[in-house]
Amino acid sequence: MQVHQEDFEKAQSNLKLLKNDPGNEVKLKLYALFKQATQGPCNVSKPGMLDFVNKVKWDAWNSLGSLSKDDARQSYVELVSSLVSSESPTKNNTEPSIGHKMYETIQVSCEDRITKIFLNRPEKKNAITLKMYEEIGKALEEAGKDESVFAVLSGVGDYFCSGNDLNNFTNIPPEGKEKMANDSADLLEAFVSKFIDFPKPLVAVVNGPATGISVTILGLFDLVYATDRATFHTPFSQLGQSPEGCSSYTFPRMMGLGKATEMLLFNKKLTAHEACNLGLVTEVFPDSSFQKEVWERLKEYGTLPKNSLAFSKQLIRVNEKEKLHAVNIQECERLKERWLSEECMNAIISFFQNRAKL
Ligand SMILES: CCC/C=C/C(=O)SCCNC(=O)CCNC(=O)[C@H](O)C(C)(C)COP(=O)([O-])OP(=O)([O-])OC[C@H]1O[C@@H](n2cnc3c(N)ncnc32)[C@H](O)[C@@H]1OP(=O)([O-])[O-]
Repeated sequence: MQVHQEDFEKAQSNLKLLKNDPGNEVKLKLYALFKQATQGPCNVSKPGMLDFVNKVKWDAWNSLGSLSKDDARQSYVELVSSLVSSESPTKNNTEPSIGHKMYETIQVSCEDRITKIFLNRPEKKNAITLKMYEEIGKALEEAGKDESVFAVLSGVGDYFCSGNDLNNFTNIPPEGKEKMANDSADLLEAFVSKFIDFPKPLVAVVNGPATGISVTILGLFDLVYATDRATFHTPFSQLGQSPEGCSSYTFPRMMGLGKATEMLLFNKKLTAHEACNLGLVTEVFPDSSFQKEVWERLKEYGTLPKNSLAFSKQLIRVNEKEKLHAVNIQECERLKERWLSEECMNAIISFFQNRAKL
């Protein structure tokens, strides 16, 4: 998309109308994009070590390398427009921010320097369809690169998530069950990898009960805040399946072998307080004040320096990454076999038969 000179000038005047200070990091980015858009790549000599302010500005400009004037102008206009729209009183929180597409099955918005990803199938308790796996993965990829300081995953409605949509296993393609199992394993592996590789802090706001994969991936989050109404259930054996989301590795490490076994093999459902005592949940809040307390706290966290948070998270996680990817592959291989098993097929048929009787 070509950005015209008048759009660029309009963005400069809009910037002067901002009521809130966008912070030094954004201001530096705006400075660098403006210089690049008007003068091209940085062509002045680097200021001395002690000339701190000019050195930081020079670094920001120089970091844009050979970005073309047109592209810099476009990025400048987009950045200003995202700042203006974040101050607009009519802004709809569910509107996608700059850099985020519209999604069908999730809501993505960026506010208070936080990218918020909401599962949006409340009528099905936010069960995750194939499309949803793809959209969540895409939203995480975008959130990793956007202006936000961290990302939050939560659910619309009274459930956090009821896990994998069991219909995912009933739509058998003409090529047969093997093809379905292979495709599902590839999709799952790619989905879980997005959580393993997410470069910024990742926060789960568990607004209600959580089942299956929405529980297992919590071991890959940096903070898990839950309402006291939430429960945590991984009924894999009941479904003839096996754990995923790296939980076969993260859960025993987090809660000890016995407690992980009760959950992952014997379907033990935990209350929010039990999950907190076992380290799966960071903090539990009363349901009546959950949304208010959690979002106020997160808004505060959103004011912290973005890079410091990202680097610290990466330091904490880096030594685990390779192991987690290996576990992810192993778990998906096992599930590929499970999905073709009689145990799994019978469990899914009986879930839908029981529903049909209601
Ligand atoms: C890929 C990785 C491997 C797998 C990992 C996993 O996640 S394994 C874990 C897999 N997950 C499970 O085993 C959980 C299966 N689900 C349940 O056990 C119960 O639905 C509940 C306890 C979540 C909620 O009970 P409740 O009495 O409060 O509410 P309700 O039952 O009336 O539900 C409302 C509507 O939502 C529908 N729906 C809900 N969940 C799913 C789903 N996952 N799928 C499809 N549909 C689902 C339900 O059919 C109903 O639709 P209807 O009839 O109105 O058209």
